[in-house]
Amino acid sequence: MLTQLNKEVVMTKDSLASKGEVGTPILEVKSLCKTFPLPNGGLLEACKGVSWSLWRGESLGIVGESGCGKSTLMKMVMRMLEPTSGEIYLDGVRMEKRTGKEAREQRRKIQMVFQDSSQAFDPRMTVADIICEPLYNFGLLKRGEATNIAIRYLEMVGLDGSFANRYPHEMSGGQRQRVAIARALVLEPDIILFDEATSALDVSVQDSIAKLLVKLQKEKNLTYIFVAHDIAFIRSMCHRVLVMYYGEVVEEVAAKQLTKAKHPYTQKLLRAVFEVTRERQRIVI
Ligand SMILES: Nc1ncnc2c1ncn2[C@@H]1O[C@H](COP(=O)(O)OP(=O)(O)OP(=O)(O)O)[C@@H](O)[C@H]1O
Repeated sequence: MLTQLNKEVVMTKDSLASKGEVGTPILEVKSLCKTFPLPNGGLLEACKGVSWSLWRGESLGIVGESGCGKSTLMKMVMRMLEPTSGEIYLDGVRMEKRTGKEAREQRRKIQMVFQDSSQAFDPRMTVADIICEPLYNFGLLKRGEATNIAIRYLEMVGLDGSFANRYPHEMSGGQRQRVAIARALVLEPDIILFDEATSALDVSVQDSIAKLLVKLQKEKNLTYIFVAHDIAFIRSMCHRVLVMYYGEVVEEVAAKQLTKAKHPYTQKLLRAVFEVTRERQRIVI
């Protein structure tokens, strides 16, 4: 099933390439560094001069062991963390230079879906208000006008419109994650970052959300970044994969070529996946 998704994703890339739309990066990160002060007075280098580019309609995977700097990188792209040095360009314009209306527009263009979205939801808010909250925050909608818009986005993510009146605790983890995707979509972004967004879900739910994301990407020409520990998921969803190790990008490889990756750390990462797979197979037998 995952292999099938991969084919669909690659087709999207190929069709974009044939239209000549892969020339200018939608997002570009140049020599990005982030250091955090340590209690002993030293500095922790969470990102050490990371550079990469991402094109419209593309899906980029970022993998690496815990603590290698993936979330720090994502937070800098989201402007939730200030880089220590380096530059981030959105549509060819330096993000840090945008102010006022342009900065707001920039915030609208990049949205993020986290692993446990239910923690970010206010338990007293209905699903309609949760989905439309970004519109309230941007002054694009008045409270009380949410239902029709929420229903449209609920249906877009494969949920019945009646979910609009529910509360977060009245939904399953998979349904909550679909609501989180609807909430990310409501501002009509260009780029969506997924930080372990499907890791906590059952494999079959993960698979249906993966299909939904591929469908939405095709329909809306969305650009995705996936941060995940699950290499099989990354391989099926992405065009390219960046492998991070101790704050650095040690390898960049086409997702289809991931098994041929050369860096010793990437090979170790892949071996670990195959060992887990073999272990699972043994249990099944
Ligand atoms: N606000 C912070 N203050 C100090 N150190 C931080 C801060 N945020 C992250 N770090 C440190 O920076 C390094 C990179 O953390 P980061 O969360 O980016 O890793 P990660 O690759 O996303 O890990 P995981 O896969 O476990 O989420 C870690 O050593 C972490 O402890």
